[in-house]
Amino acid sequence: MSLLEVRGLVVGYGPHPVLHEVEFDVEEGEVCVLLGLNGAGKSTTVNTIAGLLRPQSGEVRLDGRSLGRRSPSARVKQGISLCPEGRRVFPRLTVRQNLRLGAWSQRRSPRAVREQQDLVLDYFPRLVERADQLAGTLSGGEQQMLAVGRALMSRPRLLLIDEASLGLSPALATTVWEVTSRIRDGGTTVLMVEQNAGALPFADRALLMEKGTVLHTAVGEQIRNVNLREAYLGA
Ligand SMILES: Nc1ncnc2c1ncn2[C@@H]1O[C@H](COP(=O)(O)OP(=O)(O)OP(=O)(O)O)[C@@H](O)[C@H]1O
Repeated sequence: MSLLEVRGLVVGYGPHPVLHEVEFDVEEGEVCVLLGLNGAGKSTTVNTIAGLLRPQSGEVRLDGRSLGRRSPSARVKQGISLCPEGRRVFPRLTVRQNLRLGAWSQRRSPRAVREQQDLVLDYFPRLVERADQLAGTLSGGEQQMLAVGRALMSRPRLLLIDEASLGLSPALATTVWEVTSRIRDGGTTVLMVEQNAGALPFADRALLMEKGTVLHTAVGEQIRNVNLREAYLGA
């Protein structure tokens, strides 16, 4: 059984769906990249998995159990955490305070929160020097690291990252993608949305999305296969 099963998702913002029977699986212990052009439906997909949008039909299962109509906060408690598009850090709070807010679901175990914060700061050493700085004064890349770090503070089993590379230099985008491998090795499965095919070398599974459906899936060595890249660039 896969950690995440997405089945027949039909989602829209009005009467007309923008996702048409989206189906895919993500296995535990993978970094999965959901690749597609602007408007393909990637954000809609991860926002639905996080419970921010309700599907017209279809379902999302975690460990084989349907999440039904569970709220976003209930999903966080079940182990799904979203790092949203646009980072959305709290600019007038410090780095440390932003991280603490990400741990709201863990507040009964302060020790676990401290340990998780140490882990996050280990993933993103740049944030250590900035721990007491206001998040609004960080560079774009640092804010992106903070946004991923904050999402990790709930100790998720599945981390959803929406377009981490947007607006970052190639070097910084690579830094963020590289960290996903460490996050995976630390026991958190990662599903990241990307428009940038540069993320593919970091993926164990790649899903190509176009016009509200998943057109291709590639696993392991297949990802290095030129056809996927061509299918994407030619899309
Ligand atoms: N809040 C909204 N209201 C109405 N339509 C929306 C809304 N958000 C997205 N859409 C539409 O849904 C479709 C899929 O958008 P979505 O944001 O999921 O795509 P995406 O692949 O994530 O692209 P992007 O990189 O732009 O985020 C697009 O046609 C978009 O215009």
